[in-house]
Amino acid sequence: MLEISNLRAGYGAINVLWDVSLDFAEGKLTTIVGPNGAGKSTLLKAIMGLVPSSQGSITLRGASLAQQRTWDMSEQGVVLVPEGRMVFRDMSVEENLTMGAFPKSRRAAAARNIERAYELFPKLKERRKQLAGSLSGGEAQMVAMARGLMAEPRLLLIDEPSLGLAPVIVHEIFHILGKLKQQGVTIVLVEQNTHMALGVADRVYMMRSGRVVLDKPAAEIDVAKLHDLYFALEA
Ligand SMILES: Nc1ncnc2c1ncn2[C@@H]1O[C@H](COP(=O)(O)OP(=O)(O)OP(=O)(O)O)[C@@H](O)[C@H]1O
Repeated sequence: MLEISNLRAGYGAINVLWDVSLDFAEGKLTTIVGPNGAGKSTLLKAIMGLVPSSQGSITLRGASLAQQRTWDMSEQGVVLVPEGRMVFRDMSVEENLTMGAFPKSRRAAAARNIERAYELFPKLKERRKQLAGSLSGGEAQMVAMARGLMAEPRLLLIDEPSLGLAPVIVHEIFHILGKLKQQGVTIVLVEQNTHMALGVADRVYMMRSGRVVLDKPAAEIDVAKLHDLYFALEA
């Protein structure tokens, strides 16, 4: 569905991604793991056009995203749920969800999509009038995900949803990712929690220092060996 080929990208004079090639198959969940600073978030930003590329290509169903503007990506069915949640703190849960319905083509469906989001995240329905700034970390992550779903993504890019959350909430979030995959959403999950990520992933990439150092079907990965590789690479 999304193909990245020989991509170089970075911030001004600082190059971060070095000739990375990845392939995200339709209907599958692909996880990207790797140590801090590997370039995982930069890759997601480059896909969204938030970080400029200096070489290589990004194609969505065969069409180049090079000239695509970030704010048009959701019209193409591509949504990023960024690291750090970034909810609108002074807005209610429901107002946050409504903000996710900004693509013109999705506005008419906003009320229906809010109900669908509440089915997926019943806790948010209970708290729909609460200011997002007063939510727990787990609830805020759910708002960030539900807001992203308001644009009806076919491709969901999600950056470290488990960061700083208690294990029980992490299980809930991953359960919902599994449900979204069943519904046919293609998912790219950047995660430090390799154990949880492998539980839901079809394919695994590991990045380090801006390069892809491992690319395997999840079924072929031994978690203990992956951890050895992860920490060996850290040394
Ligand atoms: N706005 C920026 N300007 C300059 N350099 C940046 C910027 N954002 C990130 N970087 C650098 O890019 C490199 C990759 O960072 P990135 O956030 O993509 O890594 P990551 O794999 O997502 O790490 P983490 O797991 O810690 O989020 C790091 O060296 C980081 O310092």
